[in-house]
Amino acid sequence: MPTTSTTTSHPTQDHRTTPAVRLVDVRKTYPGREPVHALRGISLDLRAGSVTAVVGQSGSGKSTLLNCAAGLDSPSHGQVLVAGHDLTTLRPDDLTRFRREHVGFVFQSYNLIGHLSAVENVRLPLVLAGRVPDPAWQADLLAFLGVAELADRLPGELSGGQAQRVAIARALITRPAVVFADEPTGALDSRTGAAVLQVLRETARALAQTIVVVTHDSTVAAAAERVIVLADGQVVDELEAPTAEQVTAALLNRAR
Ligand SMILES: Nc1ncnc2c1ncn2[C@@H]1O[C@H](COP(=O)(O)OP(=O)(O)OP(=O)(O)O)[C@@H](O)[C@H]1O
Repeated sequence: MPTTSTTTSHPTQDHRTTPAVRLVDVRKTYPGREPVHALRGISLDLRAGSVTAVVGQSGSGKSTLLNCAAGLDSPSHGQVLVAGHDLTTLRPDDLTRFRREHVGFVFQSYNLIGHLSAVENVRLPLVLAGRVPDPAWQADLLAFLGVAELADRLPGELSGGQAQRVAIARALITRPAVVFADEPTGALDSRTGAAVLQVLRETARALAQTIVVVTHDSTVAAAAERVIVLADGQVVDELEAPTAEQVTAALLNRAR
């Protein structure tokens, strides 16, 4: 199990009271001949160390919400605070630096670099930030995620589940305040997807990591402790530790 004792520079003033992520009346309108109101005033607090799933029908605003919360896109209105820092006031360069140091990403398509080995992919965020990998942390992380033996393989030599576990290690190597995962199990069969999600949950517990997962899969969502249901750019339901059936029922309820 990875240790969490080495130096870190989380900007959190007090992680017990500052939510890992706070959204205040976040709205996002995509301009155009017919503007799209993708987010219509979302306010949320995500507790540090929590695992939250965001579900909703296609087009309900899940990816837009994740992109705004992660500082990949800027809202048209409202505030986004990550570990106490207001991303909406940061200049682009500072935002890029903040993201690099304090936010981790896991995508459906893994986004591993094909000509780099698994371990080189994992180290990449540190290299880009000009930081030196901590060998003990790196070894712990690879072992925890069950990919230590695969460290020298190229991404093309990994199964989907292995590639996603490498991508999770890459998201965690910088010890980010929050990890955002957009359909992380979408490219996997349901058994492998469930195993990857289990890894994310265990990671959250072991590292007191805050994780936000966007998914359309009720089984995946049910592995989170809290499920936020979006419809038409608004939060329409919130479920605490639901079963997959309860998530499906909430989604169907909103589809009517
Ligand atoms: N770059 C963009 N320009 C214009 N409209 C956009 C853009 N990105 C998303 N939208 C629109 O915003 C709304 C929300 O899209 P979003 O991708 O956030 O939904 P989603 O819930 O993630 O959908 P899915 O499950 O299909 O991925 C949709 O109506 C979509 O068409």
